[in-house]
Amino acid sequence: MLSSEDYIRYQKQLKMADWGESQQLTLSRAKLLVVGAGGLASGALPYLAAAGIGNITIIDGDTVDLSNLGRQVIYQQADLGEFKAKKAEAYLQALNPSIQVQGIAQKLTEENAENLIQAVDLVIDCTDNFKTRYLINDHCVAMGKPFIYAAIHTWEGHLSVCNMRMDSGKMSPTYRCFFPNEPGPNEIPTCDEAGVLGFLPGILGIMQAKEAIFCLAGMSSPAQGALMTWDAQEMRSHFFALERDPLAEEKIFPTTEDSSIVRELSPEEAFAQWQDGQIDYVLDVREEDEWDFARIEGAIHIPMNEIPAKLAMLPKGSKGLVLCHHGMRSAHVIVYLQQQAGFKHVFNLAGGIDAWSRRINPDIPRY
Ligand SMILES: Nc1ncnc2c1ncn2[C@@H]1O[C@H](COP(=O)(O)OP(=O)(O)OP(=O)(O)O)[C@@H](O)[C@H]1O
Repeated sequence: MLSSEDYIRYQKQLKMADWGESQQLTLSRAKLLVVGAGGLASGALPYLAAAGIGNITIIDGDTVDLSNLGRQVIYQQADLGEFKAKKAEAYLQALNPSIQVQGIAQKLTEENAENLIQAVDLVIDCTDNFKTRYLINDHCVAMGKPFIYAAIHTWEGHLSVCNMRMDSGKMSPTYRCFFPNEPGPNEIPTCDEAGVLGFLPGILGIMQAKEAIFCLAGMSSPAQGALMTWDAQEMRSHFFALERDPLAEEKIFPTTEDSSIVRELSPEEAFAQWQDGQIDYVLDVREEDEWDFARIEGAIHIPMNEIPAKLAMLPKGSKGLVLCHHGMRSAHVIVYLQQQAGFKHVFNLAGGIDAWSRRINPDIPRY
């Protein structure tokens, strides 16, 4: 239920014909991860907080620099040298004390991405580099989370709502559907080299906030299923509709005999093959406390970092299924087993124990 203060705080949006208490409650229950707290986020964050998104996590390891203030307008001169994530947290919490905001003064990395992304409903990519965009894309695709991509270059902005189940029932394209390969080091100049006027990331950031609110409230938008470009000089937008690449998931976990490649089984395939005796062992590589909390009966448990020392526990010639919480750590273990230890018949459980619990055995607690 909305509090009496919320009715006053959100009264203007509650008056909208297409918006009501149920949409407002949906926003208040939503959890968002905003990656990067620079120019795009300076546009997006205030509107997300003001609209009443209930839980916002901001991750950025950078500190406020004088050269940021021309476009990162949620910071002030007095904030120079302070962590952006912490300053953004304080700004949003002051703007709307009825929501929860956490600032994490770190970069999003391979190590922390899985847990952070799993904990939220939606991710907003406000970063400025390809490596992080592919990192966000790959984790969101692996975990089935939608994310809002945006980027700017001189006078043009890009935006798309990626990996979202659309009204048509189809999944919207991923970042890899638009940009299959990472550009070379000097192929695309950065903002540092090409320059930028501060309003452009601000406008695109506000559009990201709008798309996030639409996505969470289940409202459709032309940016779902298309790449939008917006030209600041012409004041024009174009939408490039694109079907999702059917190999979107396989680009992350392709299926070949190459030892660097991870082959996956869906929970349904894995369950059927295990029942039929086609899978000889199930290896769970999560940590001790995760195993204590939830486990698949009959699995062997070896935490990821103990695998090299305990290889003898695994029957090398047999077919094995490897799992973790969502399928990322187990994918790394499989690459290790194939490349360093000569295993040939190891498969990853897609979506990990979380997907198993949702689709095969709901008695297994989720976390
Ligand atoms: N892996 C990552 N995890 C979290 N934040 C990131 C990551 N990669 C980039 N960022 C953040 O995204 C933000 C992008 O902001 P923006 O494009 O406005 O440029 P900037 O990096 O702040 O400034 P400048 O280009 O002048 O150095 C930065 O604050 C940066 O620290």
